[in-house]
Amino acid sequence: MSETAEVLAVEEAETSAQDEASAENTADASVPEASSAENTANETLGAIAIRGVGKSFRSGKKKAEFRALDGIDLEIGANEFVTILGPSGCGKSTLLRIVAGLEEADEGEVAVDGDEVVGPGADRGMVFQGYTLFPWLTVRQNIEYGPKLNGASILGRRAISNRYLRITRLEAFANHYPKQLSGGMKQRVAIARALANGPKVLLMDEPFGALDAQTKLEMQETLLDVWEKEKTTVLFITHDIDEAIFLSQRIVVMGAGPGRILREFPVTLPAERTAEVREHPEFLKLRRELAGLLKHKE
Ligand SMILES: Nc1ncnc2c1ncn2[C@@H]1O[C@H](COP(=O)(O)OP(=O)(O)OP(=O)(O)O)[C@@H](O)[C@H]1O
Repeated sequence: MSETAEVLAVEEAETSAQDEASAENTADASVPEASSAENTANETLGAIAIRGVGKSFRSGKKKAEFRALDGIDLEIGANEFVTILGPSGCGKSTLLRIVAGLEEADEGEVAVDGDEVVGPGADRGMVFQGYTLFPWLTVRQNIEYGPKLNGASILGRRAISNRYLRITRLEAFANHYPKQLSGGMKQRVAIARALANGPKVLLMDEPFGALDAQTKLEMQETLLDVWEKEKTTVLFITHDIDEAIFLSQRIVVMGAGPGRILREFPVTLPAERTAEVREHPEFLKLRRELAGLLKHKE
């Protein structure tokens, strides 16, 4: 899908640049924020069921078959924050892309709240490592882009962007263009843009992988704040053990050859994840266990 959708997105953005400019000028900046109930997932929504998912790729001159995923079973509850951790090439991104509907499984099925995933949908928002913002749109216009495509009125869009600019602490940058932003800020916009469509599920593929250490920590705290406010289910991919422990309620470790689930770890740290949590005995114990498991898999 993504190519077609991207082309459509580009065309739409280009033809509507003038609309956007007039919206920018005419909309009242004091428009109230959209309420959480209007624009975000319901607290009881966003359960993901992954059952018996398998995927093979054929590549090279001989079109040799490569088994990327095998027998993946994973149930994720509504509002749960689950992280997938695993060595490079174990199929994490492939699994996420299948949940997103960007890739088709060869076997098995994925459902969100009982509805089988057959392609991309507004119920699932995605944030990738690479910055995927429209460079010709301002921060506010990037955030309002999805709601605009979905027919939201100027005032409705403005209410949505106000809410997500505030939640992601970008209010002062509403009229900036992506090239004027740091990497962390760009990822804030990407998160705000994904949330503006009111997804039940946020799918995040190493979103902070390219950020410096300090910005990464700040973004982790922002994400937990957003998750707390929005009550979306989050399925997050990372290579970073500390990031996985800090963010998650549950960590799923995958192994390669073929890609499969090795073990799951509940994270029983306090719900409020402050910086001190990183020194908690449970955090250190889990880090040792995960490092030990992954050491033999890298
Ligand atoms: N379209 C494709 N065609 C052929 N092989 C592919 C394709 N997509 C993924 N693969 C292979 O499937 C395996 C899993 O890839 P995937 O990107 O899902 O792994 P990953 O765990 O996300 O890795 P990383 O952590 O390095 O991003 C890899 O060996 C990759 O080369």
